[in-house]
Amino acid sequence: MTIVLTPYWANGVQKLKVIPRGESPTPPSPTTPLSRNPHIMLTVMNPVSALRPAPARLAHGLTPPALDDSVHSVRCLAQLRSKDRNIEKYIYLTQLKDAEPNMFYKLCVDNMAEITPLIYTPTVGDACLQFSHIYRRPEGLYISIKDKGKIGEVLRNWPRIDEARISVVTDGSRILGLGDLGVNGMPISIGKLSLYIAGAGIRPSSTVPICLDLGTNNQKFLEDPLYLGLRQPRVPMEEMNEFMEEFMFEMSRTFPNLLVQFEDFATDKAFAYLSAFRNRYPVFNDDIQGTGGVVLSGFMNAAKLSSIASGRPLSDHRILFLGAGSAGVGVAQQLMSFFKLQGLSQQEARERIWLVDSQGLVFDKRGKLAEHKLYFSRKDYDGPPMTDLVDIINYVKPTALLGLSTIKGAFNEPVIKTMSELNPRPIIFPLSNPVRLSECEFTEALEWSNGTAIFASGSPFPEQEFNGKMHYPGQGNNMYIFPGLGLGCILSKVKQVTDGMVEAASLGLANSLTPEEKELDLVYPKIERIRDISAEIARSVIRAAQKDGADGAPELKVMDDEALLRYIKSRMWNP
Ligand SMILES: NC(=O)C1=CN([C@@H]2O[C@H](COP(=O)(O)OP(=O)(O)OC[C@H]3O[C@@H](n4cnc5c(N)ncnc54)[C@H](O)[C@@H]3O)[C@@H](O)[C@H]2O)C=CC1
Ligand SMILES: CC(=O)C(=O)O
Ligand SMILES: [Mg+2]
Repeated sequence: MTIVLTPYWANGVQKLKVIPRGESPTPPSPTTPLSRNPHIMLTVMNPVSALRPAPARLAHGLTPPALDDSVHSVRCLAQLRSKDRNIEKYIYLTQLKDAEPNMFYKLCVDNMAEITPLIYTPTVGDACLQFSHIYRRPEGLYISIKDKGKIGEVLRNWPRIDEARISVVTDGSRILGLGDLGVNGMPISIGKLSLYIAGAGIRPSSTVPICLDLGTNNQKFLEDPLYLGLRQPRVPMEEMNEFMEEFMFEMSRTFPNLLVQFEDFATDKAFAYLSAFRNRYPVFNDDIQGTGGVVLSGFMNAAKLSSIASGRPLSDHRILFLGAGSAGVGVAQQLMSFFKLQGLSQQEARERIWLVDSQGLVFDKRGKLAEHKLYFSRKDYDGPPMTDLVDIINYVKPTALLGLSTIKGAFNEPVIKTMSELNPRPIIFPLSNPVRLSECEFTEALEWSNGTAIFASGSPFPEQEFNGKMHYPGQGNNMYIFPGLGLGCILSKVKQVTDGMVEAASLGLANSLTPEEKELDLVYPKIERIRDISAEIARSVIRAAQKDGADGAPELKVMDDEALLRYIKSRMWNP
C-alpha cells in the first residue's frame, strides 16, 4: 500500500488519504460517510507533527456520547496535574499535542504560566537530555552531515512546504546551559515553536522545527545505545561552513517565505552564521538578538526603579556581565542602545559595560581574546588578572549584575551583599538556563539584599513574600521577544531582520507594562498577556521593517497604527 500524503481540511480537521498502489490520489469528498468511503480515511489532528496519521476520530460512534470540548479541557488539565514529575508532564503534553493539537494549544493559551515551564525552560532542558530515551513519534526535520550535497531533497520531504513560514533551527551544540546535546537538541526547536503558536498565534502548520546533526562531542551520548543521532564527533568548522551554506541556500529555495531562527548554536558558530547569513536571508539568532532584546527591555524598566531609589541618572548605570558567550555579548551589544537613548555616544556607552568570563575580567592586556569579546574588552585596566567576582564588583562598582555564565550559585551571598552595599536597589539578573544553572535563586537574592534586589531570571521562580511584602520575579527570557518578532516578520514578509527591528521589539516590550504591573515593580509584563504583547511587538517590528526598507508587504504601510494592530490580531491563529 502506498501512503499518499495529500492533506486537506474538512470541518476544521486535516485529513490524509491512504491509497492502494496505482489508485488515483484524488481525495474523496469529506462528506462521504466513512463506511462507504472506498478509501481508508484517516484524521490527522496535529498539523505540526502530522508525519504519521492518528487513528480515526470524531465520526459518530467513535467518541463517547458526552465528550464535550470544554469539559475535556478540564479532564486534560486534571490528567496533566496528576503527574508528579515534570518530565512526565512534558511527555503527556507531547502526546496531547500529537493527538489533539487544538486541545494542547488551548491548554497552553489558557494556562500560560503553568504550562510554559513544562514545554519550555526548565523542563525542556530535561527533555533534551533524555530525548533519545523518551522519543516516541516523529516531529520536525532532521538534516545530517550525511545529507550534504542533497539537502534540498531532504527538505522537500516536509509535508507542508507551501505553508511554511517560520523555522527554528538548532545544531544542538549548546542547548541552554547544558552543552553539546547533539540531535537531542530537537525539543528546543519544538518548544520554541510551540511558544510561537501559543504566544503569538502563528499557525501550527506553518512551523518547521529543525535539528541539524553534525555529530556530537558528547561522549556519554556517543556511548548510549539509544542515542538517536549520528555516532560520530562533530565535523570540523570548515566542513560545517559548507554544510550551512548549502542548507541555507536550499532552505530559501524550498521555503521561499520562511523566517529562520538560529537557536542554541555554540558561541563561535552562533556569531559566525549570524554574520554570514543575516544580509542574505531572513534570519536572526535568538540567543544573541532575542536575548539582547528581552534584557534591554527588562533593564530599561529595572534601571528606572533603581534610579528612583538611588537618585542617579539613567545614564550613570554600570553593567557587569558574568559570562561573555553568545548570550552575554549579544545582550551587551543590545544594551548599548539603552545608553545611547540617554544621549551617550557609542564610546561612552561601551565604557558602561564590563565583561567577566571563566578567566575573570576581560581586558586588553590579559592576552589573546576570542573575537566576540574584543569590542567590550576593557582598555582602561592593566593590572593583574582579576578573577574574584567580589573584587571585580568592588573595582567596577556596577549598578547591575547580569549572569549568562551557566554557573549555578555564582551570585552567592558575598556577591549579592556587595551589590547591595553599593546600591540601594541593585539590579540582579541571573539569566542562565535551565533553572538549576541559575546564578542564584529568587529567595537568595531577596534574603541577601534584604528585599531590595530588582530581579529577573532566565527560568521562572515563584513569587515570594519577604518582610511582609510580596515580591515578583521577572522572567528575562527571549520567549517574550521571539514570538512577536516572528509574527511581525511573517506578516510584513521581511527580506532581512535588521537591528532596528530587534530594538523595536525590545522597546515594544518595555512599554507594554500596565499601571498595575508598574505598581508591583514588575520589569516584565505578566506572561498571561503574551498574546496582546506579541501583537504590540509585531506592530513595532513591522513599522521598523518599513522604516529600514526590509518589508515586503506594502499594503501594511497605508494602515494607521490602530488598523495595523487590528489586522495583526485578526491574523493570529486561535485554537
Ligand atoms: N535568559 C535567556 O533568555 C537566555 C539565557 N541564555 C543562557 O545563557 C547561558 C550562556 O549561554 P551562551 O552565552 O550561549 O554560552 P557560552 O557557553 O558561550 O557562554 C558562557 C560564558 O560564561 C563564561 N563562564 C564559564 N564559566 C565561568 C566562570 N566560572 N566564571 C565566569 N564566567 C564563566 C564563559 O567563559 C563564557 O563566556 C546559558 O545558560 C543559556 O541558557 C542564553 C540565551 C537566552
Ligand atoms: C532561553 C534560551 O534561548 C537559552 O537559554 O538558550
Ligand atoms: Mg537559546
